Amino acid sequence: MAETSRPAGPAILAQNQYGKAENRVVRITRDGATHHIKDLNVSVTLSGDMDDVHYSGSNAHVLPTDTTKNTVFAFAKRYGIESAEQFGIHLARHFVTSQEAIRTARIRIEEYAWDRIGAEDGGHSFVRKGQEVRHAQVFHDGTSWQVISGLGDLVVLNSTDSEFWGYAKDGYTTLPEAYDRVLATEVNARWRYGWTGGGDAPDWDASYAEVRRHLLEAFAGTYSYSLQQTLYEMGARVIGERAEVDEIRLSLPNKHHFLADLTPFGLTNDNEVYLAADRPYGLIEATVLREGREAAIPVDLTNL
Ligand SMILES: O=c1[nH]c(=O)c2[nH]c(=O)[nH]c2[nH]1
Repeated sequence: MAETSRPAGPAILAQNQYGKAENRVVRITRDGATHHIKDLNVSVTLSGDMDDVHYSGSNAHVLPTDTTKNTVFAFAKRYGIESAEQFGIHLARHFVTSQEAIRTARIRIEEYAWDRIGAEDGGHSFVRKGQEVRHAQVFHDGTSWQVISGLGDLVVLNSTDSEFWGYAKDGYTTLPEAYDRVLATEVNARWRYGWTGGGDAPDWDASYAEVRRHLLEAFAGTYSYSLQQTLYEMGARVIGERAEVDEIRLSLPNKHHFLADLTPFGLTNDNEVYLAADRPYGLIEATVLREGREAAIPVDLTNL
């Protein structure tokens, strides 16, 4: 690290990073009359030899955040957007290798999917999918890579095959035991690849599709005695079926469906009418790890 101009006094600059957050880039690829769309929200975070800018205001090492924004748009043209992960790898490599002062780059990407509206209109009309947001985070330090992919906002519901009973009780417990309840959640998942740069990188799009499928199938196929148990089954399915994934973290809000009390109206309610409560919600979170590997996905997924 270069000699710095730290002012006198007890204060020392600690962790610092900078970049341009939430670059909304839409790339249209025109294949004759059939167009393709990639819609990303890209955040760039850089760190390195940045003491001077904080201590003295010397900007000599600072690649402007405006430049990082421009790079995102220029790379969308120059290299296209094959997958969120591949785009993140291009960007991270560029920042770390082209600027001596920049030692690490973290590229976070959210991807929004679009469906075609018919085909008779020439393939240029789209409707945004109301489904999940895809996530990718690429971290590069000049030597190795860490890629974490994920999905959020994927709402799922089982209308049976869920029970919750036998739990600890104290003087404040009022929850009735449930032997046939609705189990609903919004899947927020992040999974980390074992790939750190050597050999062939995974096929990011195929891997995403398969992890998503296993998560949904495990949710649907698990006879559940708690959302915790369902969570573990979902994570374990991915670790068991996808060799390229070393770790998966799941954050599952329990979207409670309470049986509506219809007795004031002289009506029975045999598991038919529910009040879908939006808050408060139980929040069940855990990491499922491949045996022998170290956990590296942050506990709090909200900023990932
Ligand atoms: O699946 C559940 N897990 C809990 O920990 C819990 N707590 C609760 O009130 N309902 C539920 N449901």
